[in-house]
Amino acid sequence: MSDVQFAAEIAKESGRVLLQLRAQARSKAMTESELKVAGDRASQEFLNRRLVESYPDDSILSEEATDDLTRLSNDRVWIIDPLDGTREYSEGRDDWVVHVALWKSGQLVVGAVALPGLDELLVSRSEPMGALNRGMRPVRIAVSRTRPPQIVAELSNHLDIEFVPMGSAGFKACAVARGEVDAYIHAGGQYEWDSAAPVAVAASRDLHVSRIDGSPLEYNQENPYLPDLLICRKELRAALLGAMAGITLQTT
Ligand SMILES: Nc1ncnc2c1ncn2[C@@H]1O[C@H](COP(=O)(O)O)[C@@H](OP(=O)(O)O)[C@H]1O
Ligand SMILES: [Mg+2]
Repeated sequence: MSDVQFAAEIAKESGRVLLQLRAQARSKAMTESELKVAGDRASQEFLNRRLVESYPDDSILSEEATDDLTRLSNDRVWIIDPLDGTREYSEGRDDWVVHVALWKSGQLVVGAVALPGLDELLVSRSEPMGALNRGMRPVRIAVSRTRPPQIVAELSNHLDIEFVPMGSAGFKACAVARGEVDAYIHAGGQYEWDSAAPVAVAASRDLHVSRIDGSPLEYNQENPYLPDLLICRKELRAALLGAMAGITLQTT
């Protein structure tokens, strides 16, 4: 089985584990905060077991495990977020996902994002987007439903924008890859596991991916904090990066 097939299989299976757990939680009258903890843990245990069994020599960087830093001297590192959109998962919504990415010798080579609430799975493989035929309608930008970045609010002074609030970084990135929105912008804080698999999926579909200043997104860094990103249709890259470059944010 190839790395990408394996990533797809474990992301999808972990999604099934999470759906089952949530169904059982209802009958056990679990609270939302108990379900958040149980979901993170169940998916982490499942993904970790499958990765260690199949790739004992690889390193793993996970939101839900201690970073042992062996990854800094390994040329194969799995970057996983067992449950992205934990809040939305616990609220019974569909906008949560499972991320499995593989970083190899300096770059992301595989990404799988399972969207169990939609029964969909997006993997990195070459599938260019269709041409944009959007006439004059506003640019649709996916943003966090609970912490929309200030820079996106400011963007509406420069461009005709419709905000589309959603939970989960992977769900928003996949909304761009699925053609539901034109862009996903995040700023203000995130970690490598929040974006690695979605960025690999988006890049393989010939979408633009970068930091919001246009610089490259770099993974398997000693400090995995990666606070902002832009994923968009390539024809919007210049307009969005240009507008963001002209925005000065107020700091309080
Ligand atoms: N300011 C911030 N600092 C750290 N992580 C953030 C963040 N804003 C968003 N994230 C993380 O990015 C993911 C998507 O967030 P959002 O739904 O708000 O867009 C969430 O991952 P998890 O659900 O895996 O914790 C969330 O924790
Ligand atoms: Mg996350």
